[in-house]
Amino acid sequence: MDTSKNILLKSLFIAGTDTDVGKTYITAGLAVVLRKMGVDVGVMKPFAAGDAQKKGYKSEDVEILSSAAQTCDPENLVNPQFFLIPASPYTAWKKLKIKPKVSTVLSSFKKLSKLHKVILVEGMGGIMTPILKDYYITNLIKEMKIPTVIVTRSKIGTVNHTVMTVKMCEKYKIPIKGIIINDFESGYPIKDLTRDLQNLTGIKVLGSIPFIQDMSDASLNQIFKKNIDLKLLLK
Ligand SMILES: Nc1ncnc2c1ncn2[C@@H]1O[C@H](COP(=O)(O)OP(=O)(O)OP(=O)(O)O)[C@@H](O)[C@H]1O
Ligand SMILES: C[C@H](N)[C@H](N)CCCCCC(=O)O
Ligand SMILES: [Mg+2]
Repeated sequence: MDTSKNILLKSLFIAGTDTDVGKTYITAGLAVVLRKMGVDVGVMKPFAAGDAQKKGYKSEDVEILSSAAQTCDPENLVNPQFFLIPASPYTAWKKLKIKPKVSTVLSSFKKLSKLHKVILVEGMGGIMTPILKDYYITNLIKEMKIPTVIVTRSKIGTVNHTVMTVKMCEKYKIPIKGIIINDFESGYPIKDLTRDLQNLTGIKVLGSIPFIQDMSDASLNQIFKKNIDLKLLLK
């Protein structure tokens, strides 16, 4: 059933409290559930880093996101820049002497936004991952003029990371749609963590995602439909 017409959301930045918190997994799940609702969804990973895949997209994240969205947009749009060391764009620039191309990222985002109704943009590391001197993921989100969702872990220590991330979003005046708890490793009871994060930050927890055994369409669709408040996310 196509419920896409009543979706007001244009694009969404999926930020995280850190690297490896599950931004890719959460973005993939959101892409699947949107697509199944009849939404023409595109994906983007502006900057990626690490070991390049031998086949297909250089970035494994982009591979996962594109297959979840079932898009085959050109790599130069989906992932304008890939650094061959696992580091922030700023550190990669200093080490590899390859300057991060922010204007190319922004123009690629504009082009992708013409190809799809909703673009899910995955961040890189946490929101204060540096891209240039005094230019962070926060600055990129601002320039993209889109709201963000914050992906956080459930393991002990997550309250500090989440509160800091929210406070930085507020400092940069970035609208926050909500927090998604990625409960893939043991930590706080979700009920307690949801209560405390909402009380401490004033930001809604949109749901929590359990350990995902099976990344198939059917599995991701079922898990995200069941666990995420999509009405809140898409309004
Ligand atoms: N819900 C989940 N279920 C099962 N495994 C998960 C889940 N979320 C994350 N993982 C595991 O954690 C790893 C890191 O997750 P993911 O790649 O999504 O992090 P990330 O925040 O996108 O990292 P990066 O900053 O590098 O993009 C995954 O490769 C996977 O092994
Ligand atoms: C390579 C890694 N998986 C991420 N894509 C990049 C993480 C950048 C982290 C920057 C920092 O140290 O805070
Ligand atoms: Mg990722």
